Amino acid sequence: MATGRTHRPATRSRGIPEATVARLPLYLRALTALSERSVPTVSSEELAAAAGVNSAKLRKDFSYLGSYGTRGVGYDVEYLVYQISRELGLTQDWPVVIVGIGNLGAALANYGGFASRGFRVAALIDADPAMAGKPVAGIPVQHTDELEKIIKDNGVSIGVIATPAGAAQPVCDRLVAAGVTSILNFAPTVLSVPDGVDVRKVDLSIELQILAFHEQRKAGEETAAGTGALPAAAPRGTAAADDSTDQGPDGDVPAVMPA
Ligand SMILES: NC(=O)c1ccc[n+]([C@@H]2O[C@H](COP(=O)([O-])OP(=O)(O)OC[C@H]3O[C@@H](n4cnc5c(N)ncnc54)[C@H](O)[C@@H]3O)[C@@H](O)[C@H]2O)c1
Repeated sequence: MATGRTHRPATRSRGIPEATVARLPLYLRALTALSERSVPTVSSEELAAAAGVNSAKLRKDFSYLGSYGTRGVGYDVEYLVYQISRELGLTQDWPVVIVGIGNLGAALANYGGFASRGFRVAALIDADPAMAGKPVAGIPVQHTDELEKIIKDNGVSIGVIATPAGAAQPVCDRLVAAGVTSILNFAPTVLSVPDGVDVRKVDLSIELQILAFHEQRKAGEETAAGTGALPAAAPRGTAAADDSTDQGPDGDVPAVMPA
């Protein structure tokens, strides 16, 4: 994948591989649902199915956390929620700014799921002077002239870019110069960042294109089955295919990718 991102080692602190880090939010989402239903323990198979990951991979991932579960009992749900949250840095509050408050930025600002996961929307920023002061999701939009001050005053380290593609790199540069070290980019462009800055890119159209590929392949298999011919591509889930699931570009990782 083309990337403007700083190359980083495949492992993070305490030797947890990046691929494992990318799956931790999937486990956390499944565990949170269990916790909300007051389920006390869960087996690796049940949790793997709920997270859309294979259970051997899950056990390996949890071994990096030092969590091995209890034979015949499984994993303690509450403790795992705590452990994964701590590993992901979610036990602390992360102020986030969203830049570009159009259709997407406003939808993100209105999304309640950030706050419940420890991400507080500290400010909404837009270049359109007509938007300044207008409340979106109860937060007044601030003009981009204020960007540096907002970042500094709120101690913001995570910025979300929801501007048109052409504005994304200059916005990114300003965020980084102001002290932001993690960027979630929704604009369809590859961002260049200096060492020490992480960029994650979300592109729903790429996800749809991947689904279109699978739809096309399924249609090919059906045609082949009808004619008795061999399918053009190996069916998913066979030894010829990888062990990826339908959840993301890298297999069972969230639909978000390094820029
Ligand atoms: N990743 C995805 O899955 C996905 C989905 C939808 C849209 N998008 C992308 O998200 C971006 C926003 O889409 P939208 O539909 O909300 O667009 P929009 O036109 O409704 O909103 C863009 C906003 O950005 C503001 N803006 C422009 N230049 C700016 C700058 N330099 N600094 C700050 N704000 C600036 C505009 O004033 C506007 O309010 C686009 O790049 C679009 O392609 C991505």
